Amino acid sequence: MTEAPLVRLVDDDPDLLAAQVQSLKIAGFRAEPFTEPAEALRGLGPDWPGVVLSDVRMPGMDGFQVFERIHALDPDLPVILLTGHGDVPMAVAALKRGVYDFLTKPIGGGPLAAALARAVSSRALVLENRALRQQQQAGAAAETRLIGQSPVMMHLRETVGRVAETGGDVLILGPGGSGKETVARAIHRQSPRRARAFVHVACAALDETRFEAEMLGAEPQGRNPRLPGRLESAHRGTLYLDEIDALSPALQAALLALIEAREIRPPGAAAPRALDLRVIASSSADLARLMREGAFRSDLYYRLAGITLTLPPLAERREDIPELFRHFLIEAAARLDLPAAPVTGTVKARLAGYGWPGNLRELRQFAESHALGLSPFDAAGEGEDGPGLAGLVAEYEAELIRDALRLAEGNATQAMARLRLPRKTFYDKLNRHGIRPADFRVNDG
Ligand SMILES: Nc1ncnc2c1ncn2[C@@H]1O[C@H](COP(=O)(O)OP(=O)(O)OP(=O)(O)O)[C@@H](O)[C@H]1O
Repeated sequence: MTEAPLVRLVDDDPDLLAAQVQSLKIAGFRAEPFTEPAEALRGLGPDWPGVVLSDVRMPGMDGFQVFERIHALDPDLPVILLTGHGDVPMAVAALKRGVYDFLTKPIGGGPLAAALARAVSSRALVLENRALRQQQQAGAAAETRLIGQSPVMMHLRETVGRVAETGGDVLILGPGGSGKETVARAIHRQSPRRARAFVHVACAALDETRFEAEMLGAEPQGRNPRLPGRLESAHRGTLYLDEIDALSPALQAALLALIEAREIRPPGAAAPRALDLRVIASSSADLARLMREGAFRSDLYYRLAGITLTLPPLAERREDIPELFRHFLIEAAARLDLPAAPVTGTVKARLAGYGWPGNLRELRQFAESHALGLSPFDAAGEGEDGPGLAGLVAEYEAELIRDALRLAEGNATQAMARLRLPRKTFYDKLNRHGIRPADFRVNDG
């Protein structure tokens, strides 16, 4: 955010107001002071980007009335009430009505700025969230937006646009979770084939005995009608071959034969049909090396590698991390129908200080746990509120996992057995808490 965050201040005492404006300016806010509550409502609404801090006791309209009026204009616009009379039942009632926060005078500049910063970041997320929903409603394909302003991403977006126009086959290389499928979908979306299917084939899951049936379609079984094959489904569209390096030599040959023929003869059909396909293949292994080592057929490699796009690991475009995290956070909040979670200083430190070996997929998971309030980085050490129940549970869970790894001297299999966790759950939790088994290995050398 380039502009300073905006706070509208409402207080009938002009001296106090002037002092607040001063201290908030120092804390980096733009402050708009109002001594007249009715005037302070002017211009507020669903697009207004700031938050409101209002005194409770004022002649004419009190703070609760100010809140009710604002709430009617936009229930997600944070209103913080300030009172000189610390009255717990009143505060509880106000918070239940939807008042964002309730502070007691006299309040120091630090806690006031912290409370306002929380409200401002919640407001920013609400507005971004709305913008995203509008985009989704407008039909913009959110899942194929290639986010990032790093030079490599800007170049990639431009290449994707050019490649989409041509009909050639494409090979996408990059580590797991770096965005290969997203790029493939973006190419499809921007190509003249966009109205036809994008058919995803997980090569690692292809079964040698059923390969032909899957690609060409299965014969009718009893009363079940014939299932169309993947090639048929992708006719005039895009066939995405995910993890092509996982194909066995026999399947590499079979696949090459099928896509070279550019025709299909569905079982039972009288004559072959011309097949119009664009093939996009992806690999997280170095396919050229596999080819040199004889593990990947050179004819299939050259067939696919006419246009090769290489995606870097996230650690090589760190400048995109904050924007991607915000994008994933908004997406998670919208998907899970949760209020927008503020991005705390500890979370920012985590974003900047961690290596993200699982790339965008890991960052997306981290954003989702943050949206759910499960990340131990959410609120720990933030403000006087402490980490909250979800944060404490997460910290406790992380501690149990560390204990298990310590006892198992870094052996992940033993640790997961001790915790009676399935492998995937165990690794998801390691990712979420940023725990590395290697850190618990005992160095006996
Ligand atoms: N540039 C991007 N902008 C926004 N989201 C992205 C971008 N690239 C990837 N993503 C998101 O990151 C996650 C991982 O991306 P994707 O599945 O495309 O990676 P992949 O390289 O195909 O992974 P794998 O190698 O495991 O198949 C997905 O949720 C995807 O929506």
